[in-house]
Amino acid sequence: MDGFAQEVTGAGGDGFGTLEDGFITLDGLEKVFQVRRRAGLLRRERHEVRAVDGISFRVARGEMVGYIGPNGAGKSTTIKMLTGILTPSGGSLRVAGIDPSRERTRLAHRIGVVFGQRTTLWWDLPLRDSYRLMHRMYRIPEGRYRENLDRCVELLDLGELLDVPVRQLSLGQRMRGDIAAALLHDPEVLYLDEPTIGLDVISKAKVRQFLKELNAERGTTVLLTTHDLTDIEQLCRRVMVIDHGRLMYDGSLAGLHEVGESERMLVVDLERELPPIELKSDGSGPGLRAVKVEGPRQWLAFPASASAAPLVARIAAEYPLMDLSVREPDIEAVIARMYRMAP
Ligand SMILES: Nc1ncnc2c1ncn2[C@@H]1O[C@H](COP(=O)(O)OP(=O)(O)OP(=O)(O)O)[C@@H](O)[C@H]1O
Repeated sequence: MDGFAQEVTGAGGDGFGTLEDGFITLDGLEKVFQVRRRAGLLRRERHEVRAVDGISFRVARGEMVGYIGPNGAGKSTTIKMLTGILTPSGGSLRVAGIDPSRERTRLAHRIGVVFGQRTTLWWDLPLRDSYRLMHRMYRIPEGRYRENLDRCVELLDLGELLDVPVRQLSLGQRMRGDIAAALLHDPEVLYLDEPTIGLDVISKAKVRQFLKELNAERGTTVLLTTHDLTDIEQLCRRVMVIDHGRLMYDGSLAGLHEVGESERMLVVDLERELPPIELKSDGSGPGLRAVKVEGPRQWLAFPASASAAPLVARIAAEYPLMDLSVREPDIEAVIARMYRMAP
């Protein structure tokens, strides 16, 4: 597996995060948990879990990087070390020149954190009151607080929600509220752990658009953990894949798809039932192949590194197309293929 890690790490990632431009810097970072496991009726055995097993990377100021991997890969443990909540068992770590676990409070003023599955807001308070509390906790100067709040309210569409208690907000509304809360103190780094989990299509689009603008206008460095490859596709030029606590890949999303030879799926609804659509690869792009047909609906696979637009244009020109959607491969499938392709 070591050879494989060396082989794939950095594929397609030339020029990303060099030593000089490390704003977030990890060198051989490790986290080992000691757990006790039942080994019989009365006996308990000590057991080590190497949640993060020697990870090194650099993220430059202003980069937006996806940090992905299957369940239990070590993503949250890495993020917890980056915020100073957990102390590493080995290796070294710097965020904006600060050692997170030694100077957690100082670092807190420079970073923002959003956990999709938990809220940092006060459940019974209206959003506005949660924000006032943060204003005081972080000692944000009045002018800067006003300016940041107004901007978040406008871009995240929070105007109507400010006086609603958090417990009454929908998941998408609460998520937007949480993102605003993480940004009131103008952090230079934002960690997002599954920020679009459980959101509907419109809320996802709003959150993604906001993050894009934040990164472009303020140069905020963003580390994004997600199971949704569309988040990565729309937001990150660079993606890192971890598995079993190790960095498996560091490069572009297209490069990852190439390494894993992964496929995306076009799901098309035709006006009527027809034989499977087969488009041969031509000079302008790749071909696609039908993998399933159910009445007028067809599932058509094509290389994930290719653009869907020319294929859609060809189908629309040659077939009675009613509707279509594109499905991304899931992360687990891409990683499983990477393993299969390992020498
Ligand atoms: N406090 C802890 N004590 C013991 N083991 C832990 C602890 N926290 C995490 N682990 C273990 O460390 C490994 C990595 O967990 P982690 O939560 O970092 O994974 P993850 O990539 O964030 O997964 P998910 O996508 O499911 O959130 C897992 O095997 C997990 O069981």
